[in-house]
Amino acid sequence: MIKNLLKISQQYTAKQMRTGKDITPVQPFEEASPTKRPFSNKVSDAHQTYPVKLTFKNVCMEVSSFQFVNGPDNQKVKTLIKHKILKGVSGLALPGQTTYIMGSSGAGKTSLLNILSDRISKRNGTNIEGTVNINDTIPLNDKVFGDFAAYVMQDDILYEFLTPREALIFAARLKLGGDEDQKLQRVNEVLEELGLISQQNTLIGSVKMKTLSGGERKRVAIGVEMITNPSLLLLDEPTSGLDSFKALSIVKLLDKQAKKGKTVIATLHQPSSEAFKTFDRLILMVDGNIAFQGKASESVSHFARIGFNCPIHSNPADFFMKILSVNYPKTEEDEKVIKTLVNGYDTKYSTKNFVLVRRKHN
Ligand SMILES: Nc1ncnc2c1ncn2[C@@H]1O[C@H](COP(=O)(O)OP(=O)(O)OP(=O)(O)O)[C@@H](O)[C@H]1O
Repeated sequence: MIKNLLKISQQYTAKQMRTGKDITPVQPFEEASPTKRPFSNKVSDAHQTYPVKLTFKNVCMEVSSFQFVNGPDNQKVKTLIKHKILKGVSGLALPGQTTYIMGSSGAGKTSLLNILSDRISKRNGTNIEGTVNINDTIPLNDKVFGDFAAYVMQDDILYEFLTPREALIFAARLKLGGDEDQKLQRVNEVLEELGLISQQNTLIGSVKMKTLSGGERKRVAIGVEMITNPSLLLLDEPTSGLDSFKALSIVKLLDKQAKKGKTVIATLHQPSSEAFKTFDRLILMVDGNIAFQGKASESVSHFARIGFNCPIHSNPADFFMKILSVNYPKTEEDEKVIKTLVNGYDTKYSTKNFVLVRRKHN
């Protein structure tokens, strides 16, 4: 039901897309040209963070697949079914800030993150439209991605018989230029940043041969990608499978990285309220659309203004998941809110951060 009521639009004006308005202005790259790469994976770059503003505009994703559906005489007919996964979403992420993408299962969070990092193959019936740019001028694609960005997958691929130190040395030798001493220095820095010094010589292990904790494994996976000191870090569900305390420590780690000037974008499920407090920007997704985008600290008041009051002492992240769920409403109180909307209240509410438009229920 909420799907019908929430008509989402990405009404960033061209100016908003250009300036990012609510944030500190972003300096352009020194060599901001699509043909001249501003970065390279030299050890010298491992000490420099470049300000990266990422903008995506009108991003659509549609997948087609053949399915057997009931035809005349109840016969199964092979039919091409198209499924719109992302429906023209626009937004931005900024340097020095964390941007978290949340939404119900199947809302399109991972698909969006994969498009932002150019990881989706456009073959096999997948159609992708829209643009993703870095600092307004550089189209982000897999050819430039590795120069300044890194992607941490949800399922860590780590060698169980290596230690965190060895895994990072392996990554440094693979990804960094410079001499061995410089690479080892970078490994030490990352171990220190990740709080892994005391576990650096413990085997990473696996599910069967458990040695490092889930949170420590996740830190190693992040460290392997951080070895190049990426200015843009994208993470798919970095806290999945972790308890709330370990999840919080990962979120704090990401916040620390952002505060060093990096642009951090991550999808997330069920953050604790303490974790939520660290968020700089928030993107809430519903059914391939963006329902909210802006400063996380303004999200609660935004939803209150349009009739969704987050109960006092409750976790805003849980509340958002509830109201954005396709099964909402459930309680009597929820029904009241929905009734107000169905009865034709047509509110246009817009701020510089986001626009969410509800239309009359037809
Ligand atoms: N290549 C594909 N082919 C067909 N369907 C796809 C493809 N990629 C994604 N989907 C579908 O698109 C929808 C969005 O998927 P996506 O993984 O982006 O959601 P999500 O919000 O990350 O969900 P979750 O939180 O459960 O991981 C889902 O219904 C998924 O099954």
